[in-house]
Amino acid sequence: MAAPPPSSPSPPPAAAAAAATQQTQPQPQTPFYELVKGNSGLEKVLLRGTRGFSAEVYLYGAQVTSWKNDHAEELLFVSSKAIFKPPKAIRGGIPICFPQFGTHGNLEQHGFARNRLWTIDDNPPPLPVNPAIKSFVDLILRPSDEDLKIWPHSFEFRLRVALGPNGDLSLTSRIRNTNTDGRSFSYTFAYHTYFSVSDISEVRVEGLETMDYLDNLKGKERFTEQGDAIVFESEIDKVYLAAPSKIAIIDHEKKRTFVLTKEGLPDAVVWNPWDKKAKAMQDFGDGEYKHMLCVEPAAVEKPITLKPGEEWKGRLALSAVPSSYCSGQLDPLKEHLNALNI
Ligand SMILES: O=P(O)(O)OC[C@H]1O[C@H](O)[C@H](O)[C@@H](O)[C@@H]1O
Repeated sequence: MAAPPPSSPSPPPAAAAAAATQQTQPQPQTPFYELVKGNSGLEKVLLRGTRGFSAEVYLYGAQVTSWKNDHAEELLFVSSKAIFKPPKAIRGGIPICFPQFGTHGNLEQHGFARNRLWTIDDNPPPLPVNPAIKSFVDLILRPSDEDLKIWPHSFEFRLRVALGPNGDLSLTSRIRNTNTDGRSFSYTFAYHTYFSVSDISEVRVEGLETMDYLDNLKGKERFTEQGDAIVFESEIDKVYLAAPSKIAIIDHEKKRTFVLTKEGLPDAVVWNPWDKKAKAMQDFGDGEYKHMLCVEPAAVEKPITLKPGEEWKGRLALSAVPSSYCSGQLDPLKEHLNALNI
């Protein structure tokens, strides 16, 4: 498909046809995206916003692998050693952990959604959206016969990835139990977000102080965090429980703050492998731990249970703002976020 100019993106043919018939109908919005070949020939969706904002989503894993601001700076971390070859999950961006987070169950680590091929859903059920959002894509995953052998539940997992007018990125997951045998199912979940940071030792996370957490490095034992913002000087792998809906990641060197807003996801995982684990990972550069931090909105401690016909929604919204807006104070930030309408 020909690349449209950034200021006037073209809808794909199916969406263009739909647009023609929708002129008199208020719903749904026409999604604007472009489908191109990415690494190893895997297909990816390009989202282009105003002023050069952009994002990319691989159909493999429905994984966001790029989110750029209006200076074309990459805001997410993807390893230079990432392997774009199924069944390996892509190291970086925003992998989706479903139906299991980590080792909290009998499935492979982080479940299978991140290493399945998703498809574009051109006709998703309506989802209320900010009318200013012009660039988004809907993806869907249904279990294959093979998946049903390892996790015997029928489901529809719809993911909308949207790029807002101010460059904010949102991911909305809708998971529906489509079992026809009357059975409920339970799952754990995470948006395993890898942020790009200038230097991990200059980064501080606000919003998780005084929270209880399970420490994955200490057999998932429960502890309570101190009163100070989280800083990093060694490996960390913690699941913060009942974390607030807004968390700020402050990168002093870049003078940039990422604001993460979560809905439907009570927990937040914080992970950095540090030097030893970095070296042990085949798809991660030895020194790359210095330039990334995972803060992952999640539902880990209490699995989500859906009865047949029930749907769950879990949303993540990300924005990157100059640090002067919010360093040390999450409340004024709220006003700024309201202004951004996220
Ligand atoms: O290597 P992966 O399967 O992608 O997992 C990477 C990391 O993900 C999460 O943050 C977990 O809490 C960690 O224990 C795990 O090491």
